[in-house]
Amino acid sequence: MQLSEKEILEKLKTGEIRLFEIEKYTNTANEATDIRRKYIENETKVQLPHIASYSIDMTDTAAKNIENQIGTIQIPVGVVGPIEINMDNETFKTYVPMATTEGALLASVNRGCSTIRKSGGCNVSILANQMTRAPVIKTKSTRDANQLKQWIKNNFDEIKKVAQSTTSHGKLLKIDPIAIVGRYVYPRFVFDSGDSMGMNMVTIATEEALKLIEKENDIDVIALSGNFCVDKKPSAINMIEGRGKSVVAEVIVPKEVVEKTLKTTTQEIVEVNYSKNLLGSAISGSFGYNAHFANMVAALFLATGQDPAHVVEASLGITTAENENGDLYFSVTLPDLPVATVGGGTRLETATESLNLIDAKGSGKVNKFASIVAGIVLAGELSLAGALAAGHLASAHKKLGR
Ligand SMILES: CC(C)(COP(=O)([O-])OP(=O)([O-])OC[C@H]1O[C@@H](n2cnc3c(N)ncnc32)[C@H](O)[C@@H]1OP(=O)([O-])[O-])[C@@H](O)C(=O)NCCC(=O)NCCSC(=O)C[C@@](C)(O)CC(=O)[O-]
Ligand SMILES: NC(=O)C1=CN([C@@H]2O[C@H](COP(=O)(O)OP(=O)(O)OC[C@H]3O[C@@H](n4cnc5c(N)ncnc54)[C@H](OP(=O)(O)O)[C@@H]3O)[C@@H](O)[C@H]2O)C=CC1
Repeated sequence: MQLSEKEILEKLKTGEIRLFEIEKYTNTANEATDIRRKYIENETKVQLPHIASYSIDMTDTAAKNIENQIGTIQIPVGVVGPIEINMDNETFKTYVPMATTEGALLASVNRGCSTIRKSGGCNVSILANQMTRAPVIKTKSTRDANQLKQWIKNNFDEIKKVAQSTTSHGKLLKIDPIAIVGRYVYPRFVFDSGDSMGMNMVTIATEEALKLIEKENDIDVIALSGNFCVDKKPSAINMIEGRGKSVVAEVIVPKEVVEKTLKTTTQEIVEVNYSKNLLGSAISGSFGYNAHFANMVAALFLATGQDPAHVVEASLGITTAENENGDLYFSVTLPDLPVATVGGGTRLETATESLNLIDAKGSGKVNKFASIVAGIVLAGELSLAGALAAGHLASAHKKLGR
């Protein structure tokens, strides 16, 4: 049933229509969005002209990405690069969009890209594609828990068939590890999620598999996610086993480039990396043995429509620096990079434009995208390590960040 804006606003006021139901009474999701915002403006007496200003079509987002929408936010987006990347089977250069509010970040990453170009590009390897979901199951005793673990192992092929019946792209690779605590069991379902990030895909597939496990065993599924996945929290298991895409990027920077572009020496960068990223992280009990993976990852995730909560996982990882006869060997290892080139927020118009800019939109592109993220993380780590070694961090932020 279609209603006028005035009628909807009145019915919202009386409670006849709930705030999240406006789409039912308008022709388009954009109209619903604007009416909802006007209602909130009226109620709060706060005007939202910038949140009101958007160009994307809200139809898809209302159906798939957000509820109760009132507009969009704007975050400045800039460009760095080109970054030069040598993948196992492809070499390319590309400008890369990054969205942030931190002054000096893009200048720094841009300097890292320049350093990498002058070094002949960086090498990137994709190690794994493993999205996980680990439910928690309660059994009657620890003996039953151990029996369930064996049953799951013995019936992997059948479980795989059932899990994969819900998806044409997801592949169940293994159910491992299977942890036991008292009489609780935590089987970690590990899927290849193709070009999607995969959390919806693997959650739906794992639920289907659990129906079979429940039918054949006297158990109680307590929760579909038992925090052994581990989704959106920093964790040792994700560091060790990997989650999402696991990626490594490396570069050898000639001595002269270190001195001219980074304004320091190889040995000073090696010392900063050892004492800060390795020792400093160790004494603080950090999972991130790096300087600022989160900076590059967050800016890329915002620009390209990745789930921003996954920055907490993608910030895990290790930066290494070695002196190789005066040249600098530098690497970043990202074991836990949940990224996509299809599905989720990648369908937003702005995300699509950003992904098109780097030729990483759609099926068959996720390894390229993960390589670009790793290359950009490498660039940011390299430049910040250089700035710290040269004593330039505070002055750079004084000049560019405030
Ligand atoms: C600011 C720079 C880059 C100056 O660095 P510089 O060496 O004085 O700059 P330059 O003018 O000699 O130019 C060198 C290259 O930098 C780039 N560049 C230079 N300026 C710009 C600019 N305006 N816009 C775009 N690109 C710029 C550009 O690529 C250029 O290469 P070229 O094009 O000549 O081949 C350097 O001092 C720097 O990188 N500082 C570090 C800043 C940084 O990394 N901030 C990151 C955020 S810090 C943070 O959030 C995390 C932290 C620090 O708390 C984590 C922790 O605990 O470690
Ligand atoms: N459900 C949850 O618990 C959680 C959900 N999320 C949210 O989940 C969303 C991401 O989930 P995700 O499953 O990635 O996305 P979508 O739910 O958008 O689904 C992606 C689907 O795209 C299809 N597809 C088409 N082409 C490909 C391809 N080349 N490779 C892989 N899949 C392809 C697959 O369909 P098919 O399976 O039919 O083959 C896949 O399931 C994000 O919005 C995120 O915020 C985040 C954390 C937890």
